[in-house]
Amino acid sequence: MTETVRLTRYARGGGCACKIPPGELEAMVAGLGPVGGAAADLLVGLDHGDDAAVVRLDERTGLVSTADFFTPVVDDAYDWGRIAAANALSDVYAMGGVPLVALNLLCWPRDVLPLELAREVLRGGLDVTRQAGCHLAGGHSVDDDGPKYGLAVTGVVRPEELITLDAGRPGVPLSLTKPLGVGVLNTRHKATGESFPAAVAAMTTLNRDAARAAVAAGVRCGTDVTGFGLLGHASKLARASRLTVAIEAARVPLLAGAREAVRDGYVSGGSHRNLAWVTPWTDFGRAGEADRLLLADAQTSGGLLVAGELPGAPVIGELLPRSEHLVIVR
Ligand SMILES: Nc1ncnc2c1ncn2[C@@H]1O[C@H](COP(=O)(O)OP(=O)(O)OP(=O)(O)O)[C@@H](O)[C@H]1O
Ligand SMILES: [Mg+2]
Repeated sequence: MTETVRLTRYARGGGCACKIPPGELEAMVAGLGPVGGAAADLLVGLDHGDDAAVVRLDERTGLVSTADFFTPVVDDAYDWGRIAAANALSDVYAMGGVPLVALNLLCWPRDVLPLELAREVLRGGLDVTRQAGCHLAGGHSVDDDGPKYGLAVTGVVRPEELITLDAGRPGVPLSLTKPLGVGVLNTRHKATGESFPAAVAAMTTLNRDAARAAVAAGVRCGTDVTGFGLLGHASKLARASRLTVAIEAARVPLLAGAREAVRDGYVSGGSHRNLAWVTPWTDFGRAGEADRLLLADAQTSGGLLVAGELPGAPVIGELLPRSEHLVIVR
């Protein structure tokens, strides 16, 4: 029975494209935190919408805390579990940290879908968490209308190695560690059932090695590219660092088939919303509609966007002094 279930049928929005859009999220949480504790101990809070919260434990240690869960992006339960776990762990890596312990967050329509399938999802999550060298030590499970899965993750970071959105400096190149296009390929997969193994491989790849390389290269500014797309996350980085981000569209790596998927109309609502959100402050130059949609494509478990150069990762742009536009596409 489990083989015939197409999990993406149970997803209203796929993966990180199911997130509340960036503008609405920011309006919703504005002024709501952080609460309590000694202000000096909170190294990273809600100010810029960073990837995780960081609290100083002592001179040498910051505690990194984050949670992420979403609807199925692929039909295969085990793959979805792996993707959701890699995506949740990514926010710790994006801060320059190392994950220590994770908890499963599971919503499951137990009257509609068999629990054996939920077990496959959890098995995928466990395998990736193990690969990360992180404990998976519990969780929380809720009977819900639609399946959702992810992790709450706690990690550690050396305060002097923290990677944040607001630490950018002008003149520094920007690198991206995974190709774009998983949003449109997942949308195509959901509509047609076609498989895209390269997209699954990208989404299940941990950002652990990218984060290690970034820390080794002395990177202090960066984030992971997820539901708000490259342009959305670049906008947040530019705004927090009070700079302008320039992106060389031709240098941005794409997964095979991504361009065709856009051409054939497999663009999620989330990606259209991302594009609408960044348009007021973006100079698109000569970039046409397809390029714009790809640059705004909502990623799930995307790569790291870092201010600096990393071995094997293409340079896709640079940080400039703040000019009229927050983002420039060249
Ligand atoms: N309900 C909420 N209450 C308070 N803060 C929130 C809430 N939802 C999101 N945030 C904060 O908004 C910011 C952006 O969140 P978002 O989930 O987009 O990024 P993220 O944690 O990097 O996730 P991902 O990289 O998986 O997309 C984060 O700092 C997050 O902590
Ligand atoms: Mg993130």
